[in-house]
Amino acid sequence: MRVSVDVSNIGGELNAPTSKSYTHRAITIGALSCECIVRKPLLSADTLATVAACEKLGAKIEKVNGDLHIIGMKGKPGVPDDVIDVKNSGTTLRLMTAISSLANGATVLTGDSSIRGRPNQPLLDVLNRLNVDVFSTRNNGCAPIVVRGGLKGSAAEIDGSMSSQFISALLMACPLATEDTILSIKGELKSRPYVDITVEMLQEAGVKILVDESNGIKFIIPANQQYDLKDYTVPGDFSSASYLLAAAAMLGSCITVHNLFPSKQGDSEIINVLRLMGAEVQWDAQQGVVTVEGKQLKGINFDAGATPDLVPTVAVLAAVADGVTVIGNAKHVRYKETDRLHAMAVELSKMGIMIKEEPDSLTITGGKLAGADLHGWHDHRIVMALTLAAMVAGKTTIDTADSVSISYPKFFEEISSIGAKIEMLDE
Ligand SMILES: O=C(O)C1=C[C@@H](OP(=O)(O)O)[C@@H](O)[C@H](O)C1
Ligand SMILES: C=C(OP(=O)(O)O)C(=O)O
Repeated sequence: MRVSVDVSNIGGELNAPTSKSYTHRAITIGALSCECIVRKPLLSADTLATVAACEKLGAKIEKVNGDLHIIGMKGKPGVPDDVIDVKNSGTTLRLMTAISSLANGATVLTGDSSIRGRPNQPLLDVLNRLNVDVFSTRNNGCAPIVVRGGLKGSAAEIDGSMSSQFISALLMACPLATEDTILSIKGELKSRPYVDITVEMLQEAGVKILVDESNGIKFIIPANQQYDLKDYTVPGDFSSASYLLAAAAMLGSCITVHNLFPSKQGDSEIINVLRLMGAEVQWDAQQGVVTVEGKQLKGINFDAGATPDLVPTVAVLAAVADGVTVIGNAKHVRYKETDRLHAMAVELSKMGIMIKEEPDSLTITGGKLAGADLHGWHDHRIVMALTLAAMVAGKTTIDTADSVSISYPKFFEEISSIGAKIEMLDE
């Protein structure tokens, strides 16, 4: 689907959609528990992939008035009667690869072309170390992946630089292993806040995980535990809200976004980023209300190590800011739905912005955005970020715009409701 976007001014109030990351975990942990209600889940293409995968492994999940009522597997996933298709969801693939190692039989996991090009070898290596018979069918670490069960637990080490999802996946499965696991992190643990969310939610379910940071980072995971998540309400999503907040900052408009309470989400960092760039941002954390008033922005240095999903948003903010912005420590941003460093460099160059792409960084010199026919790279975050740039530049089209269904199905409807000039061009 293509959209056309014209110069826009926005104003008013919106509610942030609920968190994709928290929803994935609530469904998965609920499905490993006995019985659970997940309230206000994000129902998007990615989280519905997790619902479908958990059902394949034996959970019963029903949508009731917008909530999810789950009859769980009580820690014992079954052997699916068919291949698990995670569609476009990397989180679903990683979590389910680890969870299916608890089943007494073979599980095949696949996904769309993007998923079948994303790396998983560090996770497969550790699962093999933990007695799991698991391999990728093309022997390249990518899906399709075959998991033949056998998770025991042991001491293992994993590189933390590529994806925190490998660690989250192991934290999800190892408490159900038959022997204790000690997982040591080699190098920097990128996207660390997502692991914090995983630990937080497992502890909500009564699962014990000891985090030892006395000498590097180690996760000590006792075996033979039980999951007991009964009732969980999903918080608002700062990654999705970042597009709404940044739009106001870029357009010199004022917007208020509700349902944004403090949580372990690293992408709440967007508030500090906007302040550092010169926007006026009020956050009533108690009420969960963020108000942004746009001012002339200035370039900053942004370390993307903990917050990879903010990179497209920060890149378009940088495009309209005075001076230079360096987005650094960002190599892991290349392993998402697409190589987001390259995608943003190509598309912002089409809009007349000077942008230098290096292995783990983007250097962006703010300037005058020109309208263009842009490619969305079938990546929801590229499409949503480019929409903001287009609202400044005007006379812009963006293709693969349907990919917003991955994390924010109502993005175009909601941003149009506060003034964005957007027209759907074709299906
Ligand atoms: O665990 C999660 O929910 C996520 C972890 C991050 O991936 P990496 O850990 O691979 O950076 C992030 O990009 C993704 O959108 C969601
Ligand atoms: C990369 C993302 O998610 P996933 O890794 O689950 O595909 C994302 O939402 O930007």
